[in-house]
Amino acid sequence: MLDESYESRIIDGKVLAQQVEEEVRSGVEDLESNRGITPGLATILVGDDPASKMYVRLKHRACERVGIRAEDFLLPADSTQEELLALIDSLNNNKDVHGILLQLPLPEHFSPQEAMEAISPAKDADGFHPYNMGKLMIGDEGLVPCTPHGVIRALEEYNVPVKGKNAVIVGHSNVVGKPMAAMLLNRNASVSVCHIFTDDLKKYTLGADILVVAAGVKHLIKADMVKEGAVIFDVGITKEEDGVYGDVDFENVIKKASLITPVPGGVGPLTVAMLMKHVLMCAEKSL
Ligand SMILES: NC(=O)C1=CN([C@@H]2O[C@H](COP(=O)(O)OP(=O)(O)OC[C@H]3O[C@@H](n4cnc5c(N)ncnc54)[C@H](OP(=O)(O)O)[C@@H]3O)[C@@H](O)[C@H]2O)C=CC1
Ligand SMILES: Nc1nc(=O)c2c([nH]1)NC[C@@H]1CN(c3ccc(C(=O)N[C@@H](CCC(=O)O)C(=O)O)cc3)C=[N+]21
Repeated sequence: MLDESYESRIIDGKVLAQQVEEEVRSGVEDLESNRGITPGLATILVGDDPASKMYVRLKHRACERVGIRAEDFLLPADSTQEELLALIDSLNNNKDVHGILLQLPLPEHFSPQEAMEAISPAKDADGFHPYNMGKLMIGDEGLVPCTPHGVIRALEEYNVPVKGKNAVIVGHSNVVGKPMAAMLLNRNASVSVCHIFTDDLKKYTLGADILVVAAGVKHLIKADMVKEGAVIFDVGITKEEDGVYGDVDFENVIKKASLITPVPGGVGPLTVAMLMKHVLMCAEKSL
């Protein structure tokens, strides 16, 4: 048997992200020279969860690379929902702020749903507002969630056909699974959404031409669960002392996949790049 190298099957999220960021940087320059507008992102971090702090830092670094002005708003973990809503209200009314990102999760005593609804839909760079979610559901994709948007971008870059294909999503969260399903359905895939109550996960995943896994369970997907030639996106991130792990047993699954994202260096960097794109979109549409 030939000693095959699997390198060419890896979707390099960092390279794709660089490409997206390049587009954003040039869009930012145009907006500045034509309209004198520098796009601005306000991030809100409540409490001091180390992982959340790291993610916000990644977003700020990306802003620096593309020329977006970023401002960080920190609220102590014991602040109130009212204080958070007041901050969101002031950012909604600040014309230098084009995009608002409320880092999730919030401490227990907050209502994330109410807070996300308080963000002006026009500044909703995350695409989490019910208005933007509703538009996505009816096929009018404007500001959509960054992670599924990144997956769609990768499918386009690699010319992966979607129409008529079997797409399977593992995980039905509001931020990844559900919007991912809507975006693939909008492109006429046959979509199945699996979750904790799915009785035979393998039965579904084996039929997937496109498999998106966002369960947050280390190595949930093994090689015997995937179809030969499948295109696989691993969204999950599990942090352990010795490293960061995805939901897919990458080392073995790559032997069957035609394309696959690694963790780290896959969907994560692309998510951040799509956020930059969304802030630019918000700024371009601002008056
Ligand atoms: N790379 C990136 O940019 C991003 C990565 N993430 C990561 O992706 C993962 C998922 O995040 P998120 O969507 O917010 O997840 P949630 O934790 O909100 O949801 C996880 C989903 O997976 C389902 N699930 C859990 N265990 C299983 C299982 N054993 N079999 C089948 N389904 C299962 C859950 O079902 P049920 O609800 O029924 O329990 C739920 O729908 C996390 O690891 C997160 O860190 C998230 C956002 C962005
Ligand atoms: N309002 C809101 N919007 C989000 O988009 C949002 C959020 N809240 N809360 C948390 C999740 C998670 N998320 C990630 C972003 C980047 C990487 C990323 O770039 N990860 C790198 C590094 C991984 C590591 O070392 O931990 C990688 O995968 O290569 C991961 C995860 C955005 N989220």
